[in-house]
Amino acid sequence: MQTLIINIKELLQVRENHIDKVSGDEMAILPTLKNAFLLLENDLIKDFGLMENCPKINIDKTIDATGKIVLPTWCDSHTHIVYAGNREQEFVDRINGLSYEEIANRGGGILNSAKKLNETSEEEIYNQSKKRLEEVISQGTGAVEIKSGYGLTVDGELKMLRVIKKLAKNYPITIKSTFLGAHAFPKEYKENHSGYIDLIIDEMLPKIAEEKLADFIDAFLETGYFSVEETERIMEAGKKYGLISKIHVNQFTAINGIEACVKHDALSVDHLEIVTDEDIEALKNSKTIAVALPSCSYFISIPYTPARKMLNAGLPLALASDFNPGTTPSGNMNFVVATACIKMKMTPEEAINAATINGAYAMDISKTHGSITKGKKANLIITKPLNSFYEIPYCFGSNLIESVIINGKNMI
Ligand SMILES: N=CN[C@@H](CCC(=O)O)C(=O)O
Ligand SMILES: [Zn+2]
Repeated sequence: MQTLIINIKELLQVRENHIDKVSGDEMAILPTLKNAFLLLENDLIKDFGLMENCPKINIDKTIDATGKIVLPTWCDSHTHIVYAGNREQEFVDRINGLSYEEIANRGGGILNSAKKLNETSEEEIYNQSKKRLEEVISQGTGAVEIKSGYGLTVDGELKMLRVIKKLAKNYPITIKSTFLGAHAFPKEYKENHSGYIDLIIDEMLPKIAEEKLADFIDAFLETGYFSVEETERIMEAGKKYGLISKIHVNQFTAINGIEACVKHDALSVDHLEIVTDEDIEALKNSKTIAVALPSCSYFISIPYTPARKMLNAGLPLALASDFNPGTTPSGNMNFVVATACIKMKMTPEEAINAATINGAYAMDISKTHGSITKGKKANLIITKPLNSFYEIPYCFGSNLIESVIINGKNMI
């Protein structure tokens, strides 16, 4: 099956040769082709170029994209899409003056979601989660990472990871699964941290490995959650099962966690609302990418990741949604890109690089996703007619997407 998209006003993120990510000043460059064509064959990108070189062949399907922008779908490398119920009461509590920390200390927060998840059947969790997955696909996401971490019991964590596996089987988008047993200490382990970490290492991990339920391992490295040493135990244990780390770190405090993550070859360090000069030094010349989550900063009113400082230091940066019931009840990557421009002072070129090729790197899928490159997945956003691609972040509240193509097939 071949599909030819013609008269594309501007085709974004065109990369002739494979790159795995872009860093520092390179992020300001978003290669594009104006008045372009794009040829898809089955689920892959077969060819692209200027309209004057458009192949004159018999084609199964032609799409006329006059006036429209075409770009790779968003690669959302950090979500918690699988959860039960929601936490709108905590939202109102925050409006009335309580902080995220105060709510968590009262038994709300992650433990509130864990209670709900353990009381909900696997089927019901699947049904609630698939609606969110369908929503983000319609908003242009073509690859997504989903974490466990609201089980915090052997059964609860396995239940979440099985739901993620079922979503990956039933939906055409690429889904990467991350084991986040170390998201918070359950109440009964509050004074026995090593006991809970033993449970993660000795009981959860072997079962997860046996059923092949995870690609990555995560922990919430933060004051009041998992210490540097505790997170190091988790990262080392994951590595024994072939699980590379992607770590929540520096959301509220900087406690030298980033250096430890780099030392343990983490693929990504995520959040980084609070970043020191030492953290930036630790990331330089490493393979670890920083992932910023601006919708989380927006929703719970915490600082934004200092993108300019990090890009000026030559670092790569990815953008992700953090879709979860507590700090970010939205997986809309268009809003993420717009908020990165408006609040983090990233240019549209930088933000689109961060949400496509760098997002793919943060899921270890940049060989197949994140750019318009021959042989990569035919995962595309076609916009409504626009003046320029700057409108994508500029019109931050509008839905500018006309269609989403995943594996060469129209989803909307
Ligand atoms: N910070 C840790 N985890 C989630 C929030 C968890 C929750 O509040 O449910 C995050 O990435 O923001
Ligand atoms: Zn998160």
